Amino acid sequence: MSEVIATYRLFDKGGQFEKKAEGIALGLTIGSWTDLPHLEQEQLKKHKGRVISIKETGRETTEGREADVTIAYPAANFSTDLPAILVTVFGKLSLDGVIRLMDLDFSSDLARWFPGPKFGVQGIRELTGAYDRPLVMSIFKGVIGRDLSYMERQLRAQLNGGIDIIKDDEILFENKLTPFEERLKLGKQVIVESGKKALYAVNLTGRTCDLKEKARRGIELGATAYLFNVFAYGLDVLQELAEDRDIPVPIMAHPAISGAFTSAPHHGISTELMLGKLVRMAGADFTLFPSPYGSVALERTAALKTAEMALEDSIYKQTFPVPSAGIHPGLVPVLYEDFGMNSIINAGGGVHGHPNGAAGGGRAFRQAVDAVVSGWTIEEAAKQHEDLRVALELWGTGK
Ligand SMILES: CSCCC(=O)C(=O)COP(=O)(O)O
Ligand SMILES: [Mg+2]
Repeated sequence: MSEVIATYRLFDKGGQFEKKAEGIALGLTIGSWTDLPHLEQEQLKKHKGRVISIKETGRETTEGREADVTIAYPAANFSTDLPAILVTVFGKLSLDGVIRLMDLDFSSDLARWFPGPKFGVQGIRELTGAYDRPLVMSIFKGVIGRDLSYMERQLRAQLNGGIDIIKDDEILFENKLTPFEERLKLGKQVIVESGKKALYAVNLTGRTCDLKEKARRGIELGATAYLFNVFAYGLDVLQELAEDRDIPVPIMAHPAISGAFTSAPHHGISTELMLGKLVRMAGADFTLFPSPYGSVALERTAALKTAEMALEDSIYKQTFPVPSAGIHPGLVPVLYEDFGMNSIINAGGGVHGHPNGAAGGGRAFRQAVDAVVSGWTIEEAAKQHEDLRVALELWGTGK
């Protein structure tokens, strides 16, 4: 059957889950707060939501007993887009009491409406030439208020340090000192001169109506990837960009703003659904999310599930998980243990704050990555690599 199955976490002091679940299935489809005439109800049967299961978890929370409830919504009720689906399954409901949307399952015909990543993990490995190890990405820091000559020096340093992917910070918007088009041209030139297969993800910003045109112009100027603040714009905007054949570069989804939807434990939408499953369906090649270890830490289970949803078997290519924020070389062993080979080690301060500069920071990360992949400890590796030794001395080992 063509349907979307939503899993909700419900909380109730009296444990009235059945009544609540039926109320949702009816209220979000054919029902109303008041009874409709019987004849109308009969005609509308094929549009009614269907309660599939109600499972109490056995946990008692501050909000009462907890249960996971699944409800199926017929595709006959919505158009073929994520805004319609999200409003159907959690529109008004997200404002109505203590409830969290945990997951969405799409029947296979519906799943095919969505593009998934254009490149995916394998495609990104081909673009960067980096196989058999986690990739290393760095975030430009301290660029606001600085000009292109500063960016150029930093770009060269990061590439010399062995960084695979360089990205703008998500807070770098259109500005006079480092305009979008000039950043792009510079990025392209410096990468070509370096002879490396690196990518530079430029922040695609501005009004929604201008984004596609801007992205296409960027491609003409040599864009190799785009960073996108998807939750400020909406998943459908990401999908528009991902589906555009004239924007043939990977897109990186930044999690800015998503905390407003995902962070409260008993409300909102689960992190793994937003940052794992939905951004993948909408076409993100990379998904950034807070790691469990750095400066903006995400609860470990949620971080692991996010990576799992980004990579699990599906009709879509895999989205590269990028656990981020406050990452330094000493955290590489725990990140590798948790997220494995198909993940990206991403750092801003951990690269640019290295005492040997961004090149030293890049080298320290690459030395840490090479060590863990070869089964060495980073402490052992640091005895042979000065940049790694300095990083561990400054930031510790994360143990
Ligand atoms: C919250 S995940 C995105 C991380 C991010 O945008 C960032 O700038 C991290 O920078 P850091 O210096 O903490 O590596
Ligand atoms: Mg940032």
